Amino acid sequence: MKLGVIGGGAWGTALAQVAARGDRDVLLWARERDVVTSINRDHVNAAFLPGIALSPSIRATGSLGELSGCDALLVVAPAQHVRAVLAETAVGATPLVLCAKGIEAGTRLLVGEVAQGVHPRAPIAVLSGPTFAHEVAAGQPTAVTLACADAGLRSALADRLAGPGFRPYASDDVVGAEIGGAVKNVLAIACGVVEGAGLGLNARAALIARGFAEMTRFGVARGGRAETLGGLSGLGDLVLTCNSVNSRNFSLGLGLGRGRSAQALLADRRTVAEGAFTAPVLREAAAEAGVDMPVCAAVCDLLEGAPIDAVVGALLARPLKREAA
Ligand SMILES: NC(=O)C1=CN([C@@H]2O[C@H](COP(=O)(O)OP(=O)(O)OC[C@H]3O[C@@H](n4cnc5c(N)ncnc54)[C@H](O)[C@@H]3O)[C@@H](O)[C@H]2O)C=CC1
Ligand SMILES: O=C(CO)COP(=O)(O)O
Repeated sequence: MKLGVIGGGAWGTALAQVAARGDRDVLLWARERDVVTSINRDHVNAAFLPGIALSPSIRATGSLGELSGCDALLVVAPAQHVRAVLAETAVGATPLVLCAKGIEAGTRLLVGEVAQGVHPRAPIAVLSGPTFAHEVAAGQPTAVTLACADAGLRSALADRLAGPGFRPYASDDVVGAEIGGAVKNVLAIACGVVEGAGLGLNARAALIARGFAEMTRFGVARGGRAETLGGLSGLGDLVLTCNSVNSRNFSLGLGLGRGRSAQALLADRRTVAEGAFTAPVLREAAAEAGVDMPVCAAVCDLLEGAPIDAVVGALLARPLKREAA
């Protein structure tokens, strides 16, 4: 199975490295000319994944048309750009493996739903989990959820990607796998705020547990399964990104917690903090589904500039309730 990768950021490059193990050819589309040159000439992605020696069997291209010879495509553009990039790609019935974590603004669609709308004949899979790109690219042990409704395709993709340091777990819950990754980014911002504002480790643990309850409520309301949310793509990724400054979302929150504005923090960054884009659309989607998500709503307020003391005070002053509700 020849794999193509759409997106030459940190995660697309790390996944290309996984797919290239054993000197197998991988074609990676990158939007930036400097990234294409850097990968083809020096076998590094100096812009988005510095310090990692890439397999020479990864070839980069700036032309989406070249991907037409691939047997499956890993889609690793940021969530808000997936529609535009896929619209320019001839896909037909080639399987698409969605690897971005987010919800599309405006439509409130999950990335897999966007892809299905653009290419109705393409089978859809989702790859998600606790996966810092640098660690994956360096071959450090990592496990992911690989979700696909078609058991044959799921197992072919798992066999193609699995290796000593990369272990996919099979699931047929595509929606559940996507929602975990999208929601955890918003919760990671909240945990960064707690760290930046010095609110303590108890508060962070409370946010992880109550945030997980929100993620599960929303995921189940959207048709996912609670057990998927409790797996690698949900709880696993939540634990990772809520506890590390290596997370772009956590570090965005850290800056907010230290009193900087979201606008200033997001300006000029070349890397993506998906939670900043997901938070407002998640607030809308939760309201539409009739799901209470107070922590995620609080992150929206903070991104919009509300003072931390007021936001935290309002969260804690809500009426007391049963934990399981
Ligand atoms: N970095 C990581 O460790 C992981 C990232 N992800 C997800 O992968 C997705 C991609 O993130 P990264 O590879 O980390 O990106 P990145 O932050 O390393 O790089 C930014 C990417 O955005 C692309 N981009 C910017 N403007 C664009 C536009 N107008 N159209 C198309 N592409 C555009 C750039 O070409 C580049 O590939 C995100 O949804 C992220 O949540 C998932 C797992 C791990
Ligand atoms: O999704 C990720 C790890 O699983 C990467 O998290 P950040 O986008 O917050 O860096």
